[in-house]
Amino acid sequence: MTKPRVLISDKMDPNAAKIFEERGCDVDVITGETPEQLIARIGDYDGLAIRSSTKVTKAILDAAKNLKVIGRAGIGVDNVDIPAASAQGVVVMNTPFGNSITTAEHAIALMFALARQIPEANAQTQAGKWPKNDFMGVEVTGKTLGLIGAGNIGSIVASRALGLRMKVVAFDPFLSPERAVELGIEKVELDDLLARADFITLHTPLTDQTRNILSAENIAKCKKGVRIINCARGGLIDEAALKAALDSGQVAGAALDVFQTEPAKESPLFGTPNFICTPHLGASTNEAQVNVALQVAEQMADYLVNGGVTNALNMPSLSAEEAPKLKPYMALAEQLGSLVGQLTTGSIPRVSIHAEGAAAELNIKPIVAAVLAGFLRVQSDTVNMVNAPFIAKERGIEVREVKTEKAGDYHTLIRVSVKTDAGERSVAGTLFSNAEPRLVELFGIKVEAELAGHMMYIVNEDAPGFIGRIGTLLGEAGINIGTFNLGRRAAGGEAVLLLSVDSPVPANVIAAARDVPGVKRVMALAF
Ligand SMILES: NC(=O)C1=CN([C@@H]2O[C@H](COP(=O)(O)OP(=O)(O)OC[C@H]3O[C@@H](n4cnc5c(N)ncnc54)[C@H](O)[C@@H]3O)[C@@H](O)[C@H]2O)C=CC1
Ligand SMILES: O=C(O)C(=O)COP(=O)(O)O
Repeated sequence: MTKPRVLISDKMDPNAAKIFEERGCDVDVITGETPEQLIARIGDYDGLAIRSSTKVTKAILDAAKNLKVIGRAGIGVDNVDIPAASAQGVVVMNTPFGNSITTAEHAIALMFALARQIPEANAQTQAGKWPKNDFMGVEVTGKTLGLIGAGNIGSIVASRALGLRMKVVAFDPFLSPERAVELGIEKVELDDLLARADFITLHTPLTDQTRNILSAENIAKCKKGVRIINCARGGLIDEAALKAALDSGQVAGAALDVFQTEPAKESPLFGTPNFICTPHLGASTNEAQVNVALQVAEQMADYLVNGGVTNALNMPSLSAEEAPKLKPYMALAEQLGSLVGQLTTGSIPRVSIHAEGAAAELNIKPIVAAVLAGFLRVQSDTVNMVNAPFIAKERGIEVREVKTEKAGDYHTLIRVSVKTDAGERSVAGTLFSNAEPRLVELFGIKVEAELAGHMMYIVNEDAPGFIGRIGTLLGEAGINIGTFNLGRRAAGGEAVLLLSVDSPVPANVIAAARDVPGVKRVMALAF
């Protein structure tokens, strides 16, 4: 097997490259390239490891013909076009916890830097001014800290602020009241936070809802003399409004680690009194960089080498331990999805996936993704497990999952049912020896067939001599039959015949089979 190739395109701790190599990947570290250079190079790689400097645009993804996974050594993925990656079947993963303590500490450091004007005092002291009477600070003890966003980083900031004897109020629509109690903070509405906070610190992702959350209007609603810290994303604050509020004294100080446009080599805020900034250093400690580098490399190598999925933003998780166990199930699920996809026509408003017996104990999400991939690939060969759930959603297909732990006729079973204009149609399969996928039921008829390669599907009236006629027809066309699988509802009733053949069945042979007396339906299938 050729080794997966990984490109590290941003500055990353050397542990990342080491782990990739140890896990059987070839790795190149090429940082600081232009988008055009990356477009020219990316086609060679299966994995791309990044931080925030590489912007993974649709143009880069379009050129990334072999790419399977993008790994973000850090948290924010706003520099990756995730819809474009998903559409192309590329897994996007991040390391959601590796740098959170470090970033929370940076927010606290900036809060103190603002409270005591440390950067300016330092600069003037070193300039020989000894400005002892020019820097009157404020204590943080007893002050109110307003958290906008109380997720991983926000809650660490809260715990540190509580240790500093601050009162913490938080605006986060997704924060449960129980979690707020657990954190020892007060959950409030945004206007309440703006009116009460002495310090405001932002810890949300940049989304359509959070963009400009500190707008001119909201800054005006703040307590006069508020101090603002942003270690999350630049677009959360209206920078022009912040400049005006610093000039007017509405805001007593602001500390930004992140800017609307990065790298921020110029800004109207630069040089404003009581404004301090750092160049997106939130995650820049030895500890955090080792954490995220090790984690991203391990996660990406797991996916490229074993199929394990951890911390993906566009695919269900699948641990490296689960992956080998689930592998035959995913093959079965994909075959069953493909079979119903090939046998049904018209719009399908619903696909249901039922796991029964041993299958019900497994992580069903990857199985569902595999069914959908098989089902939708009939229409487009660019569908895979990553993009299939998104495509199903786009097409308005409702996806249902059901688990029944009690085993039926088989110790383990996956059933795929689709709602069609003609009613519900279902196929089911099991694993022989826990490893070999077998179809065991087709539209209510019991069969036992391996779904592989080229096949022919025939529905006919059960009658003597029929099988001989089909055999002769294929023989005369020079098509060799591999396996022959029969099933019927009742003697003399409707029967199905699934044949595996060594070569594709041409259209004229399909047409001739349709003319055989008793035949109701004939189709060529491929797996
Ligand atoms: N400066 C730096 O170097 C770093 C910056 N970051 C950034 O910090 C941010 C937060 O990271 P985490 O805490 O790990 O994320 P998280 O996902 O754990 O927490 C984000 C919180 O924001 C909340 N939220 C979402 N929409 C909201 C809204 N409209 N209003 C208020 N709250 C909302 C969520 O409910 C969640 O609790 C991210 O943008 C990340 O990119 C992260 C690491 C380093
Ligand atoms: O993890 C994040 O979201 C960060 O913003 C850290 O960015 P960086 O890896 O330092 O470019």
